[in-house]
Amino acid sequence: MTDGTIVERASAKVNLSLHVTGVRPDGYHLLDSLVMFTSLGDEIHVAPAGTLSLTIEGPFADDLRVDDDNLVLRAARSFGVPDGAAITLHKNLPVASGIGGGSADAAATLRALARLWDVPLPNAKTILSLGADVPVCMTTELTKMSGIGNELERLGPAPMLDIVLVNPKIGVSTASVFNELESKSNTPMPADMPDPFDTDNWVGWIAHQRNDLQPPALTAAPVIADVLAALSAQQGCTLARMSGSGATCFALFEDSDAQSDAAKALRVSHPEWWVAETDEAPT
Ligand SMILES: C[C@](O)(CO)[C@H](O)COP(=O)(O)OP(=O)(O)OC[C@H]1O[C@@H](n2ccc(N)nc2=O)[C@H](O)[C@@H]1O
Ligand SMILES: Nc1ncnc2c1ncn2[C@@H]1O[C@H](COP(=O)(O)OP(=O)(O)OP(=O)(O)O)[C@@H](O)[C@H]1O
Repeated sequence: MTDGTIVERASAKVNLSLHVTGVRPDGYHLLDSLVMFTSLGDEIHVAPAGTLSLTIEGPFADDLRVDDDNLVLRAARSFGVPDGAAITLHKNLPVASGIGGGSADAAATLRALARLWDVPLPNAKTILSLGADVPVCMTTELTKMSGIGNELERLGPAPMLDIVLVNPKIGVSTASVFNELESKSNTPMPADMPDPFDTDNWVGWIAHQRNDLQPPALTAAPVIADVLAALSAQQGCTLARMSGSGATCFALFEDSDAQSDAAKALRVSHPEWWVAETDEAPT
């Protein structure tokens, strides 16, 4: 932009699988997760200014306050250099919904301010301190994520996928869902993954994986079962699963016609839900 404004996309994160394989003495859980990003997301705009400020706009702006805990301001302060910027967050993603909106906002803020201020990104430890999902959100590549979210194997661009996201407009607390998980030590994903560009095989492989947080999230918010049933019942749905700690669920479709028919049908049958059609984010 000519006025010096820098724009960074904060793509929604989808945990295609999420295996919880252990728990650390500090209570953080060890994960084995295949993560992708969608072209749908929030947007961060940063413009030169004398002081740091944040304005929130967009469909979910009313669900967030501009306070010191906002992940965008925490990310800005994490550079440690007192500098100014007028930041605008366009909040298109539901809040506390398992698709990493806050984490993606923090990551996009870091990228945008590093460009605006012409400074390096904060170090890996600082990025992780903003949230376990912030490191993975630093790029939009398909990623195998392990550790507590800090060990990342970047796998390149995600294959082309026709996705529908549904959130029943219920926020779920990540900490409580982890706390309610019965078994903390579950099997990891198999080491060998088929070629992601062999889509049929790949989707079949993902269908054999799990989201271990789905059962405790279903207990906390039983409506998630209705979302999964409604998605699975759509023609051409090849996989329906919850993302992250919920409550957003994703479904993959055979083609874009099936995807758009499903989204239309769900908007009619459940006008109270948030329903979004999307695909893989560009890298
Ligand atoms: C469930 C996932 O969305 C999967 O991608 C993430 O692991 C959650 O990442 P996040 O929302 O950035 O999580 P944080 O804000 O760091 O942590 C929120 C709470 O979730 C729990 N938490 C989070 C990550 C992790 N590996 N183990 C945990 O037990 C902790 O109780 C923590 O207090
Ligand atoms: N910019 C922000 N956007 C969204 N949530 C924020 C933001 N700043 C702070 N938060 C707080 O962070 C918490 C988690 O929000 P977020 O939308 O990232 O959840 P999530 O999608 O469940 O994340 P994850 O999938 O990483 O667990 C909420 O309680 C919210 O109030």
